[in-house]
Formats: sequence, C-alpha cells, structure tokens
Amino acid sequence: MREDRNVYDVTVVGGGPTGMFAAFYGGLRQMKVKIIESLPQLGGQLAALYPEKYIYDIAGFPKVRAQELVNQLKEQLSLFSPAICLNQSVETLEKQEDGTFKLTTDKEIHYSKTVIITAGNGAFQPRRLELESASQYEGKNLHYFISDLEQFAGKRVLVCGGGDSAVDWSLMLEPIAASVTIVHRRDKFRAHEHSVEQLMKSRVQVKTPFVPAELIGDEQGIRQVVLEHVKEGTKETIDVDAVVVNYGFISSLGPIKNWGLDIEKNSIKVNSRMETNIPGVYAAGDICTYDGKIKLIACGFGEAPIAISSAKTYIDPTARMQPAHSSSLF
Ligand SMILES: Cc1cc2nc3c(=O)[nH]c(=O)nc-3n(C[C@H](O)[C@H](O)[C@H](O)COP(=O)(O)OP(=O)(O)OC[C@H]3O[C@@H](n4cnc5c(N)ncnc54)[C@H](O)[C@@H]3O)c2cc1C
Repeated sequence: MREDRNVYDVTVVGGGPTGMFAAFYGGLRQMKVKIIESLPQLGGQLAALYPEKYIYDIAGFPKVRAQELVNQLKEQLSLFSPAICLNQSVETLEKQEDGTFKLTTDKEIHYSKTVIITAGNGAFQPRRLELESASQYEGKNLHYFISDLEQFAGKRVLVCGGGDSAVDWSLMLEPIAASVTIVHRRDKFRAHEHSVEQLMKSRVQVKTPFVPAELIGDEQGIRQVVLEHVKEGTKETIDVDAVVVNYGFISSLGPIKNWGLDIEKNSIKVNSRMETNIPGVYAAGDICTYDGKIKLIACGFGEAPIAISSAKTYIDPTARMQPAHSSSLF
C-alpha cells in the first residue's frame, strides 16, 4: 500500500461541486489541501449523472451546463493547485494519538490535520458488466471510463449502453477506431435526440435490442463478445479489440457508516459550523444534514466556506472564523 507521509491541513473526501469549492476555499485560507475522489474525474453527480443538462439555480448563472460548471470549478480550483487523488475511495478514517487523521483508501494511506466529508450520496462506482469473467479483463481492454481516445486508434470497439455517454463515446470513437459497434438492450436510445440522429447517420454499427451475453478472451483481454437478441434469444459473435461499458453509476455510503459519525437517514449530522460529532471532522453538501437542510448545489457552496473556516480555526485557534473577502486578497 502506497503512503503519502505529508500531513495536509485539510483533506476533502469527495470531489463533487461542494468538495471542489471547499478545496478552493481552503486554498483561499492558505491551507494545504488534498481532495480524494473515488471516480477518475472531478464533478460528482454533475459530471457522472447529468453532464449535458442545464442547471438554472446557480447564483449568477441564468443557465449553465453541468459539465461547464464543473469546468469552471476546476479552473477556480487550479488557482491554488491542491493535491488531487482520483480513482481512490476512502475506506477508513482513524484519529491517531497525535490528533491527526489517517485516511486509508483502496490504494494509498493519507494523513491530515482535519477532514471535510463532501461525499454526496457516497462513493460513485460504474455499474459493471455482470458477466462471468468480466472483472478479469478490467485494466486490460474492458473500460468503464475513457481517458485517452487515442488508445482506441485503429481498433474494433464495442460500446455497451443506451444513454448519452454511450452514444457520445461511440460518435467520438467513430473517426478514430477501425470500427465501432454500439449494443443496447432496448430499441430506443435514452440519449439526446440530436445525438441519436447523428449516430444513425454515422458509420457506427447499431445492435438493438441486444445484450452482451458472453466474453471470450485470453490473458491479453477480450477477443470476442457474444451478443444475444433480447426478444428472440438468437446469438451473434463479434470480434473486438476493446469493450467500453457505459451503464451509468451506483453510489453507496458504504464504509462512511463505520467511521464513528453520527448518522441520520444516510446523512452525517452537523451543527451550524458544519462540525460532526468527531472534533476535526466536518461535513458539507448533500452528505450532511441539519434542521432545514436542503440538497442543492447552492447550499453546498454555502456550507463549504463554513466547513473550511471551522477547520482553519480548529488547527489555529487564533485564526478568525470570518475570512477576509476574496476581493481584497489579490
Ligand atoms: C439528474 C439530476 C439533476 C440535478 N439538478 C440539480 C439542479 O438543477 N440544481 C441543484 O442545485 N442541484 C441539482 N441536483 C443535485 C446536485 O447534483 C447535488 O446537490 C450536488 O451534486 C451535491 O454535490 P456534492 O458535492 O455535495 O455531492 P456529489 O455531487 O454527490 O459528489 C460527491 C462525490 O464524492 C465522491 N465520494 C463519495 N464517497 C467517497 C469516498 N469514500 N471516497 C472518495 N470519494 C467519495 C463521489 O464519488 C462523488 O463524486 C441534481 C441531481 C441530479 C441527479
């Protein structure tokens, strides 16, 4: 297990909008900040569940596409270059004898003076292909995320799914890959009408209503996929070099329930300073609850500076809870 022996002032668990803004605010308050996010991307629900939708209730933005808001948050965050650890899910949180916290993820051990939990509904994981042997091809040529389109150049790619991500990735892969086949269990795609129209005009081969029924491969990866017609049960085998699965995401509070926090209906109870029952641990955004709590991005944005300022005064009791105005800092 890797270990980062640096002790951060604050570690933010969850890189959704609340966590991103909290990390930015930590920078503004001159704290050494780290974010840990279970997905290989920042943005939480916005990036994972509805990147193409417009949001109409962010102050100052009459309307903003969810992914665009994430991009703006990333730009704002980059001002202070916090440590960003993606693809790591925090599994345990322990207070050590010297008062610092030890956070253990599935990959690494981290240390921090304070912790802000901005974990939304819990760690997101991609909904996986439920086929025997699927897991053995992860890290080979079975992908749940695409970080580099070029790795598919000249390859025969099978994309599984019927939503926006599956259709968008098929269209983006089409000019690069040798061939792209999209398989969806229903006749109708759930993606935007415009994207589906483009898909039908493209070179992408559309297989509906089919599901992947079997993976045939070797040590190197999947070589063939058997597709089964959902209604007729007939089967077809196609040759593949890569399989991309876009079945959406599932989230679960999971290990957070075992961290000794006061939890009510899957949410962490906090007071008006965003303090949990564990001194030095704070919560903000969708994961936290208090009398009158509502789950909105705008509320997470309000709670984040409170949580950060509480953490700041916890580390340095002489620091002021009220931060200086950002307009007077630069
Ligand atoms: C379809 C849809 C439309 C919406 N529209 C609006 C809208 O118009 N306006 C509005 O205000 N709100 C809207 N919302 C709600 C809004 O998206 C949430 O309020 C917001 O995302 C909460 O932000 P957050 O940062 O608190 O949590 P999240 O966005 O849920 O982010 C939490 C992050 O923490 C990560 N995480 C969790 N546990 C761990 C762990 N143990 N280790 C590492 N990482 C972890 C998760 O993977 C996730 O990325 C909408 C939600 C949906 C689903």
